Amino acid sequence: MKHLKVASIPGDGIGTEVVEAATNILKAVSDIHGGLSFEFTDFPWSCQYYLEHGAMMPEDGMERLSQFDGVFLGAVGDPNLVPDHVSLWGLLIKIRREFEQSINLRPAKVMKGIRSPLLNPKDFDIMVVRENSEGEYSAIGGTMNKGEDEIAIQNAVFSRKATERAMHFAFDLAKKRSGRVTSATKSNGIVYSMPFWDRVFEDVAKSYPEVKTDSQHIDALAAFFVTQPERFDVIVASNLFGDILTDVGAAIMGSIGIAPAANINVSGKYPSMFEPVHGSAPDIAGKGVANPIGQIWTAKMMLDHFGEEELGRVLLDTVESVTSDGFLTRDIGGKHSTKDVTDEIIARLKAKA
Ligand SMILES: NC(=O)c1ccc[n+]([C@@H]2O[C@H](COP(=O)([O-])OP(=O)(O)OC[C@H]3O[C@@H](n4cnc5c(N)ncnc54)[C@H](O)[C@@H]3O)[C@@H](O)[C@H]2O)c1
Ligand SMILES: O=C(O)C[C@@H](O)C(=O)O
Ligand SMILES: [K+]
Ligand SMILES: [Mn+2]
Repeated sequence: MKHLKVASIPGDGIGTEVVEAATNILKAVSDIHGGLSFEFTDFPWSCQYYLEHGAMMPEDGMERLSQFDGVFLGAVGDPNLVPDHVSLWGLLIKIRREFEQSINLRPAKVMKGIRSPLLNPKDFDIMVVRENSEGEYSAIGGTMNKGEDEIAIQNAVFSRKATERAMHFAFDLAKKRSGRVTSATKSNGIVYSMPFWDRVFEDVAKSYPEVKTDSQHIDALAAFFVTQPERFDVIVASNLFGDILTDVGAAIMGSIGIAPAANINVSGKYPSMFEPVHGSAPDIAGKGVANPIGQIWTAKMMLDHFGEEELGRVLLDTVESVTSDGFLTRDIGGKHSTKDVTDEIIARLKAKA
């Protein structure tokens, strides 16, 4: 019997709704398997928690999380309660950093039964490898002066170690896929970090002669995602470029509500964290209409991570059978609730048990 201990952090807004849905799905999945069980432990860390305790998690929060095999997170952020940079850096980004989750893996592909906003989408299947530990997301800088003389300085950090690590991850992944890596750059405008990024990319590429490479400026790449997404396989991008590109990837799939993500600790020293691309969606929170597929597909990425790829495939196939039969939430043109879609997926999983 394989027993997996998962720390569950639903977080804010629709995070609580979609995590509940995906947790029920994982319970159904383990019934199919027979030899796999999940033990979920809930942590109420959120903006509400911050108002009560003055922090997004308790002081021993990271130590407690380190006891688990994985972290399953919904979304963080409620700007009416806590400024976004405080809530994200106190929970989501804190976990990414302190658990050395240096890679954020984010797929975008054509999903059966979900209409892409593209007029004629070819069969695209992209994997974005987002550098997840540094880059434009740094706490180095400051503000000075007041009024019209006010200045904000924000530094970006690009280390050879982290850049190479993201690129090696992308090349290794490409070898298992169609053998192409595209680097997202901006070396025409960003004068130090991006020419450095290009140099490291060229260096790393030398170790993978069998992998085809290409380099695109991020602005053009964002446009190509919309006009020719089928051109791409694996993309390696800095923290901010990867963040933006994966919202575009989500949009061309049909909705940000279906896009999954895995924050991977490559060394295995700390747990990895699984959380969808979308946020807490304050505009639809509490209405029961959030699309649970992003969180459910994220659960599939967690299954893959734990070596249960076959089960992951069964789960994603079941999701696509449900979307193909028209069980769709509002964001993808349907009328069904979070619960309708989740219950239908569970019923079909049970039929396979
Ligand atoms: N990883 C994270 O936890 C994460 C990611 C992005 C944003 N945020 C935070 O979430 C809050 C809201 O941010 P935002 O509005 O920029 O982004 P968002 O992803 O929460 O919402 C953007 C739009 O997409 C819709 N949407 C998102 N998820 C959906 C789903 N599952 N089903 C249906 N529709 C969905 C929303 O209703 C909204 O119209 C902010 O506090 C932000 O900082 C957190
Ligand atoms: O900027 C971030 O990383 C937060 C959120 O937008 C995400 O994509 O996870
Ligand atoms: K999220
Ligand atoms: Mn984002």
